[in-house]
Amino acid sequence: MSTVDHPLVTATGLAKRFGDFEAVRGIDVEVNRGEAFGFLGPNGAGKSSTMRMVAAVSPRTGGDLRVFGLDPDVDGPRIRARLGVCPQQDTLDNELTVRQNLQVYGRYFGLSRARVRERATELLEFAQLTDRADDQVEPLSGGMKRRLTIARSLVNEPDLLLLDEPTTGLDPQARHLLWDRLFRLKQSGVTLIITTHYMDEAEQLCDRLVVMDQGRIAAEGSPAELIGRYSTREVLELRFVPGGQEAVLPDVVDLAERVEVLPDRLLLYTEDGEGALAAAHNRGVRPISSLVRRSSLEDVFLRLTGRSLVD
Ligand SMILES: Nc1ncnc2c1ncn2[C@@H]1O[C@H](COP(=O)(O)OP(=O)(O)OP(=O)(O)O)[C@@H](O)[C@H]1O
Repeated sequence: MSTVDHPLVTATGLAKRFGDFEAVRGIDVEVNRGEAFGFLGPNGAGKSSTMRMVAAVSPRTGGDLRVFGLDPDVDGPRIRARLGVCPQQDTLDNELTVRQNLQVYGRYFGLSRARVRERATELLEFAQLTDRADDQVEPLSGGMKRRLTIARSLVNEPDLLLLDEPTTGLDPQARHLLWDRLFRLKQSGVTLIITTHYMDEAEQLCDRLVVMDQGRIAAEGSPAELIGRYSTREVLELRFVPGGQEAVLPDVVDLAERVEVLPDRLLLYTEDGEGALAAAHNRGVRPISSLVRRSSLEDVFLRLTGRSLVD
């Protein structure tokens, strides 16, 4: 007999209303075991509200939701026991040491003292914090605190880890270190759900993602699928003094499949950025600077919503 591997999370028409305001407006999502699934969208898109419903800490106001096949309205404690949650803000206990932060959390989950000690040692190693184990939390860098928060969320060996904007506020090096840890977790079989407004983070980490905007899902797919569906291979960016780009627009509009006009530049969507740049130059177009780059999820978002991801 074959067993069917049901999705870990299934949302159908899922909605969240706060008074008159609809933060999540009927979304359909399936997250499969073993994948890294992303919610990509700007501030206020409804990502955290969705995560809180999945984490069984905020009841839905419409639609249906199943986590591990269970209804969060009915089986919240059973769901929470199998989840790891890494919130947007670090909620570490500054008066405890690094190791104690892990041990206290382990005791909340009812692990024995011996198991807590063992698990803390494993997690310190995973978080690359073994040499800081007996230090207070406060002087740690932002990246270290994030890694500790993630380690803490793994105390109960969850099947599913929810990460709300895991690298917001970190410097590039700390972000890369954290991505590496999350990649290792995924390799070890943990399912990840990640919210982010960083398109590079979504491209790095997510097998599949939904682009969320104003409480709705604008598109769904792998990063490569979304870029293939909604953008061209390359983008030529032509920068001008603010306002200068409008005058140039008629000279370049036929050089690309699509042109976006931003306050200080034109984005020419084309399969051949260098070719378009040469053609623009031949027509006497003289930008302050130019850049040919690959399309990204930022371009997908711009195409879908007419707005930039970052405020
Ligand atoms: N408890 C609440 N009461 C009223 N409005 C809320 C509440 N929580 C969230 N909202 C509103 O719902 C909308 C979506 O918020 P949410 O936090 O889910 O967005 P987000 O995509 O996670 O953005 P962010 O990155 O800022 O967290 C926002 O307009 C927010 O102000």
